[in-house]
Amino acid sequence: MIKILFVEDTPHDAELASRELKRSGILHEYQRVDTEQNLRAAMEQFGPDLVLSDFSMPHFDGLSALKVVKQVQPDIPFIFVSGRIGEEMAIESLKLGASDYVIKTNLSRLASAVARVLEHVEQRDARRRVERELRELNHMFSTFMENMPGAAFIRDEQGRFVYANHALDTALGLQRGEAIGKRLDELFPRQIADRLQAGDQRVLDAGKALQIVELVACVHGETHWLSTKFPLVEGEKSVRIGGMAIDITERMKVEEELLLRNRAIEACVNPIVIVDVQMPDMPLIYVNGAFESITGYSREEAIGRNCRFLQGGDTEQPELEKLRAAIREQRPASVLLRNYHKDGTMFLNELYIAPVSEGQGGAVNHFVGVLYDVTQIKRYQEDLEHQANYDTLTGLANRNLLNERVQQALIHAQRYEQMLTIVFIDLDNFKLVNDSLGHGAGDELIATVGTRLQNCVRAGDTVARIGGDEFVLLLINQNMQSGVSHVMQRVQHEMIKPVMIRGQDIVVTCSMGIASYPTDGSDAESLLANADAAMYRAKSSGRNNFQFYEKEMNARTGQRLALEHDLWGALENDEFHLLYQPQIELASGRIIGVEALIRWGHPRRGLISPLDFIPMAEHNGLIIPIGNWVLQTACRQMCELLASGLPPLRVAVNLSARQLGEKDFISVIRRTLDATGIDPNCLELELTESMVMHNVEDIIGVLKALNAMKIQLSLDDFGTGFSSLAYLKRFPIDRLKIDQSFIFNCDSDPDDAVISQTIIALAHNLKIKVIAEGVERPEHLAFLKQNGCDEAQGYFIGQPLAFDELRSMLLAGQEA
Ligand SMILES: Nc1nc2c(ncn2[C@@H]2O[C@@H]3COP(=O)(O)O[C@H]4[C@@H](O)[C@H](n5cnc6c(=O)[nH]c(N)nc65)O[C@@H]4COP(=O)(O)O[C@H]3[C@H]2O)c(=O)[nH]1
Repeated sequence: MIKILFVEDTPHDAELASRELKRSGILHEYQRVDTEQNLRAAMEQFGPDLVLSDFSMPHFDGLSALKVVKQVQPDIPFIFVSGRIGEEMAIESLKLGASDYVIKTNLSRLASAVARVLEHVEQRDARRRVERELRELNHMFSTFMENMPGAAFIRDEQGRFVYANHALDTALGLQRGEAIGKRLDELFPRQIADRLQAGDQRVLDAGKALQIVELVACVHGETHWLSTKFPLVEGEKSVRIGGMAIDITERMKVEEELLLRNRAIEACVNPIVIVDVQMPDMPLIYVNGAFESITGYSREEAIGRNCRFLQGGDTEQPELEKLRAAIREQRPASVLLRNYHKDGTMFLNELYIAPVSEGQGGAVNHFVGVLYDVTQIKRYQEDLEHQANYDTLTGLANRNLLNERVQQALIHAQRYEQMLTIVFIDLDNFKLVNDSLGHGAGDELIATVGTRLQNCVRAGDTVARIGGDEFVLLLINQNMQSGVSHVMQRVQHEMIKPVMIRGQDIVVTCSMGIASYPTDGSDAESLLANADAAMYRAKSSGRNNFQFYEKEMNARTGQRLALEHDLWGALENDEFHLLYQPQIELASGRIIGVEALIRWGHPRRGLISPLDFIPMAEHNGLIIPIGNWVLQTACRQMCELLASGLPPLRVAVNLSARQLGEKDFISVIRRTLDATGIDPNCLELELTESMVMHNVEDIIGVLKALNAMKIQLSLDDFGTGFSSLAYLKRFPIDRLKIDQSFIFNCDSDPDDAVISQTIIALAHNLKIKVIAEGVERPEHLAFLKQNGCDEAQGYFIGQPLAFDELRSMLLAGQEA
């Protein structure tokens, strides 16, 4: 239904026209006005689609109406329906915008005129609508293109820009629109232009859209762009290239960084894992190469599983709870776990974990873990700890650990009122083994001794090595002295078993001192010191024995230290002298020799027995110069006897183990012989069993050299040690000396008698002479004579005499 406004003064005419239109099927409603004022009002209120106007009216006219309508709403079709008007008027009205002219008297044309006008209006409106829509679309499109962050462009076949959006101009640093009409080579360096042009060509050749990463020279230097280019087809031919490109330089940088980080994680020597803590059972979602090589599990085997497979069946680990708590509380942690390689071997894993959240303050969705195989480090630490507490050579406790154990044992002993015993053990003549066989052999010996000691004590006891050849036993729960004695005997028994070192049987003995809590001390320091004092006592009373601590030993220790101090000056101060004890041939009763016995005339303490200072001198090394002095003095004085007109007399000189072990011992002897001029046959060197049984092969060499020099050799204290008869045969010994302990009761104790008899028979069998010492009574003499002993010495035969006394006695004997 259209709205028609009649500008007509005659209602009847308006009605006629309306009917005519209705008859022709043009549905409408109408209003009629006949003044300008009403026309304006109706234009506004009624809003007609068409105005039909009379030309001349009493109060208004058609041309004025046309002007008003065109002024108010220029698009509304305006048709004159009037009586005849002149041709000029008609042209004028069409010029002013009238759409048609229908004569009232021929209203049959009105319907077609209105229809044509309306059709025209409709077409015009449709065109306008399309134009408007196109305009809007264009606006929208250009707004879109101008505001998009990426560069958009259209180029022709020559690479000339037909369209370039704002982003493109900005990126290239151009004025708005400056790119239009320019070729690529006018905007870019040749190389880049060629590359872009080649890209365009690829798209044209392909005839479809392509994505290309291109390098573009922008205001900020060369940047990477991801271009989507497509051919724009005109007719059959692709003549233009459309494209959109975004700057991906930053993205590429980020990608490169990510790639670098990824490569770094892959190249890391430590296993790195990532766990998804939001998935059920928190599976591994990443493991690096080091994880594979260290654990032996491949990625495929590891990913998707919970890390606990690395613990194998070893799931009761205290640190695991720490790990779980850290994951629960979403915080970093480090734990030490026992993990297992695929082959089942264990490794210690120092694991560091840290939560990874989604952005700052976001939820924790992953944990990253770095594994450190610290097995070696821990082992090294343990070794260090072990070294701090254990002796490397023997594996026994060292002084540190001993002190700790003694402290603990003391606390326990105090609380439960128990006894605790410290045994200080020092090997006899260890230095000799060390010096003659070398440190390697010494070490082997010490290690064996360590093992043997360990076998002598109970599980709760401690065996410690606290110095070169010094050991300490800490015996707990030994509540009787007899029990301790029992252990000591066991130790002695174990010790004397020969040790085979470098093909040689070596026999060691030891001296032991015992101090017990609570009787001999209440703290570790005093117990150790007292055990040491007791050990020293054991040593000086003949070695190879043990001694319980007695209170006066401390005083003796003090004296000993003072004495040792004085001993250093004794030689220089000429405080030593020799006594000579005669030795007789039993068959004839003739004095055939003397034994040189050293004495120390101490300026304050008087005469000191060699038993009190020789062990000390052996300990501190003074025995070497002292021993040399004895040798020289004895030889010199024997020559003096000769000079006094007496016949040559054999002198027996006691040797200490350390002297024999000296590398230049043979040359010392040779020099002494040369310096004094004594006949080597008149010099006898007294050795003890324990001296020669250490390091047998070397000793045999030394003895043979002495033998070749015609020096006499005798074996002292025979029967008290552990001599191997097999060796005795190999020693070039001239004389065996029966120890005085057997002589003392030889006339009353059948055992001692048998021993003495056996020694005599044995020696004679080996063509070795026998001398008995300690002959104190006539019964001794009778026994020895009866049993065929060759020689003897002792208080009954003759006391040790000063040199002058000896000379006088010998001279007197000569005269008699
Ligand atoms: N009960 C008893 N004893 C008798 C009798 N006749 C002698 N004696 C003592 O017995 C010891 C014998 O010397 P030894 O067994 O070699 O034992 C010696 C020897 O091993 C060592 N000694 C002495 N002089 C030297 C020396 O110049 N160098 C070295 N390295 N040791 C020496 O000191 C030890 C003790 O020497 P001395 O005190 O002089 O004691 C001497 C001597 O005085 C007797 O009838 N009955």
